[in-house]
Amino acid sequence: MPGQTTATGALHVFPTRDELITGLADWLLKRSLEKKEGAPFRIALSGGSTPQHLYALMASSPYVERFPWRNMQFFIGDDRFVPHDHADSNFGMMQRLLFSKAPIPAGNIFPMPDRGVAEEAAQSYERTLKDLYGAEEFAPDRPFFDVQLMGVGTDGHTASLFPGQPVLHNRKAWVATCVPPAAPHTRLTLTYPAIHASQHVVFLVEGAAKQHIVTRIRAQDPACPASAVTALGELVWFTDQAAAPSDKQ
Ligand SMILES: O=C1O[C@H](COP(=O)(O)O)[C@@H](O)[C@H](O)[C@H]1O
Repeated sequence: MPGQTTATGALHVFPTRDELITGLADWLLKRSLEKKEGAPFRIALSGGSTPQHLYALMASSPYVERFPWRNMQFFIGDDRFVPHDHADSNFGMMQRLLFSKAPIPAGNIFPMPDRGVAEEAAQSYERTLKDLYGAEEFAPDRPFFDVQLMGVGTDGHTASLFPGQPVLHNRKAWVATCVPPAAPHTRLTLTYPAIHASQHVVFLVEGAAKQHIVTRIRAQDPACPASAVTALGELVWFTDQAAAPSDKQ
């Protein structure tokens, strides 16, 4: 698509996990401070285990004093459809590590609904996004998110876009449900159209167990849902040395 960057984006490799997380925190800080005053800096956070160190770092000194929290709006890229105080809730994890620690105004945090019927919860979150965006359709030159933070699973999923699932073909909804074939809980997830409405997409990946899948995604393997992710502006990868793609595959 014209004006979009595909999953083979710039790659930043760091020797260790600590350097990786610090490198990404610095990159995010820079992006957030670049935003012109008055315009909210919107970021969609990813769940799972990998970004937890990032959220803890952002909420600690010196980052906690430097981020323009009042100007930042936080969204959830995907979540398990469980109560927020459930151990598997992505929002619960973010609340514990970041939202409860940094001076973020409560109105700047947009959790996915966690009760009722999953499809209705997805529609409700989509309504929230549309009301903030001020339109029913994304304009090709107007991103919703400044940054979309993404992880990847060893099966090539990203957000809760799992291989072979109907949500991969949903090009209309902004938020949808997905029942992963081999992972717990029904999920709510941003769809491709919503993810693509991002100025920057950032993949954060660490560990040797992910090296193979990173290599496949960057080679645009169509079996990996993450391969189809694009950004309106820049798509960038942050990995540690262990997860860095191999040129031998
Ligand atoms: O299920 C999920 O998995 C991916 C990857 O998680 P990780 O634990 O391997 O880091 C994550 O990006 C996604 O948000 C989460 O819901």
